Amino acid sequence: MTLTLEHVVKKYKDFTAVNGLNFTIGRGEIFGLIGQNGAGKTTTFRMILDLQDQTSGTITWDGTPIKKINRDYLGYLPEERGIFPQMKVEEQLLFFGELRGMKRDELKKEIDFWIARFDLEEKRHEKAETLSKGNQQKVQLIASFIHKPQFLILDEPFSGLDPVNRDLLKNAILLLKDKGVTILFSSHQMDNVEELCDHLCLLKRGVSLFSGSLLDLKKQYGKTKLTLRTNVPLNELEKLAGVKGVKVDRDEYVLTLVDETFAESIFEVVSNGQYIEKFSLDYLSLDEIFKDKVGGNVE
Ligand SMILES: Nc1ncnc2c1ncn2[C@@H]1O[C@H](COP(=O)(O)OP(=O)(O)OP(=O)(O)O)[C@@H](O)[C@H]1O
Repeated sequence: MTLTLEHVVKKYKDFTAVNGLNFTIGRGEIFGLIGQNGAGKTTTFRMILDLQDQTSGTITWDGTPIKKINRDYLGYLPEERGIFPQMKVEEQLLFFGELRGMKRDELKKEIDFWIARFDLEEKRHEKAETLSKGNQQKVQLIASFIHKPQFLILDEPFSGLDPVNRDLLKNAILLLKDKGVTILFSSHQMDNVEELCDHLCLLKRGVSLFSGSLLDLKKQYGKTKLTLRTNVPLNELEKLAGVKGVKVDRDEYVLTLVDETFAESIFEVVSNGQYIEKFSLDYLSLDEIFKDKVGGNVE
């Protein structure tokens, strides 16, 4: 399913939470919605799912308005975490799957598969309330897609997960993508977005600062980050042509270049015809781009 937002606006009385949002998410894509707290991510998700109305603009699925879409095609992990505390893990997943119209045999196979993938086998017959927060979140995650939706929205799915569980979730998202599921998610952790997303939208106070492919965003800045290890002193590096700034990061220097064409002449100077241990010209990380575009800290 292709999702298209055109000029979407959401106002709460005088306050504009989402202001003229436009983007398209193609089938099988992983799309990241990023922005600081209060940027309008959850509001956008809720409008896409028709849990609240937009003030103006249109949201369509394959050209059809959401109100006419079979809800079983959609999956949603809301920001508020919650499962039935007294229900056992397996019962919980059976409940959610059957609620969304899954046949029991197929549902059981899916549950077996995802319980194993998320390393929850030992917790299968435990009541949800006895699980750690991270494990409860994994159960809720599985519940959001156990019915095999075509389009899955995950609001901050990585928050509260340890690095091992974060990897399990990343792999699960990639597996769902392989199965053709379209995934839209938000995250404050830019490395997750960078590793997973094909496309993204960067929101600031309800306004889109960028919407498109990650590579196109990176190309806006170019390969202007040069990391190197050299004996050339800091004050000489600062004076080289094309160097905007130099930061020291442990035993390395990180240079910000005017543009990537200066890298070659810098290489000549710092290597001086000798072996050089590190000289790496890169795009800025998404985290650096985000901080530059949005300003301040992400959290
Ligand atoms: N029901 C409401 N009434 C009034 N204002 C609201 C309402 N819901 C959300 N807002 C405001 O709209 C803005 C966007 O909120 P939203 O929850 O979409 O942000 P978010 O990007 O999901 O933030 P976070 O990262 O903190 O979850 C915020 O300023 C919020 O206070």
